[in-house]
Amino acid sequence: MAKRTYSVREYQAEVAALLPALPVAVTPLAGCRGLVLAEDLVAAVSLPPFDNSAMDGYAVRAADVAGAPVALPVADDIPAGRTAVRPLEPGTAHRIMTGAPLPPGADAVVQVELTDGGTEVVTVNSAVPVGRHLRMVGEDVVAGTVVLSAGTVLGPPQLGLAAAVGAAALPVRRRPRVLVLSTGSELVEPGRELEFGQIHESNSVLIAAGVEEVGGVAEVLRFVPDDVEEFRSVVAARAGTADVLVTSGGVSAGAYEVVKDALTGRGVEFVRVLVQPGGPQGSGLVDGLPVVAFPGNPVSAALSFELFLRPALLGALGHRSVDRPRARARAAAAMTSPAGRVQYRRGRHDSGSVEVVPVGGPGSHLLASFAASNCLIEIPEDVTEVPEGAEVDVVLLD
Ligand SMILES: Nc1nc2c(c(=O)[nH]1)N[C@H]1C(S)=C(S)[C@@H](COP(=O)(O)OP(=O)(O)OC[C@H]3O[C@@H](n4cnc5c(N)ncnc54)[C@H](O)[C@@H]3O)O[C@H]1N2
Ligand code: MOO
Repeated sequence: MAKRTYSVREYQAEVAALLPALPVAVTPLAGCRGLVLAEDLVAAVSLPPFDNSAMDGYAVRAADVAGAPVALPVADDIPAGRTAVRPLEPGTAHRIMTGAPLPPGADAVVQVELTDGGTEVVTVNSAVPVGRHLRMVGEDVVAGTVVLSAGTVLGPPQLGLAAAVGAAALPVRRRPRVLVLSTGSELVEPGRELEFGQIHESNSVLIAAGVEEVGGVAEVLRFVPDDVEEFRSVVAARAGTADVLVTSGGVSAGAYEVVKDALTGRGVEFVRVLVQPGGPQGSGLVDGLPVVAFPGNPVSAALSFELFLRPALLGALGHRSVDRPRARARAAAAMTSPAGRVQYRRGRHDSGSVEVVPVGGPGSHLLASFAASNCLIEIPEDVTEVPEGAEVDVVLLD
């Protein structure tokens, strides 16, 4: 039977459908970075929670220092952290530190640099207006209001804010567990010496890094040899431990295609996507475990992750936007592309530049070219020649 063919969009939808939304779990803040908030966060407290000083200095009534220089008795000393403060009597000052609660009756703070720094009696050398160096309750956040809405991606500022309003943990879609499995008897762990005919295994490193970058947890199972029975037993043993299994290699037309041989007829369909690199693909459910099978060539595997698994993982994590930003730019060199397939060439595009420079050729083994790139140049299926200077679509990778 002829292989089913898919456009890139169609196959993206196919892989995304394999990965349903991940369950929501209330997770300590330290584990939330990069994840998506599943429910609105309502502030339990205002920010600031009380009127306080923005400077080290003296809490005063502005009217008492209007005729500066003036000397005022220092009636109290208020460090940050004081939980009760005495009211400020007219004609006196309280020494106060940054963040300490403002005593009732004070309406300004004179920073210490504008005084003689006295501890019994202070001489204030400059008049200040009402409100100087005060931070008022609720200026930033009013208790009971939504500070982070559902769908927000939790970066450092959002996590800091959650902590500031008193949340110790947040409801987020939990991280997907991704099993990354490389096949191929020629593969040797990096760090070990190669014999003739062997290569260092790199796809699992690249895919696992991509998984972690979007918030997943990758577990790498390397060097499953080209042995169908052994491959099946590894999949069966790990089926309950992951949200998705991603393999690379062993999907094309060769005599020893272990992934294809092991999974055909067991829930995985091997298809052709009209894209280059990354044409041969497989996906499906094996005993309830979503499996995506990428081609083994390093750039093919990388692009398969970029085009198919990355957006599916982001979608399952609850991200509203799963697509990379794009730009239009002029090709700095001519390129050719196969008819009937979208080609992704690797390139460099600097922000502000009108040009994109192709890096390396179209070959799916050219990993160094990919590593030297910061974008993909998308050449549509009906375009076979891109002349120098032609406008092209660019997918920005960083
Ligand atoms: N007769 C045909 N041959 C090929 C076709 C085809 O349609 N007809 N398609 C080509 C295309 S396109 C691709 S892409 C590859 C896909 O091959 P496989 O998925 O079966 O991958 P392998 O044969 O196992 O490996 C391909 C290549 O990549 C290297 N490799 C594999 N795994 C890793 C890894 N984990 N780390 C680093 N490098 C890896 C492997 O050594 C091979 O050089 O098939 C074409 N052939
Ligand atoms: O599709 Mo293969 O991925 O062109 O090299």
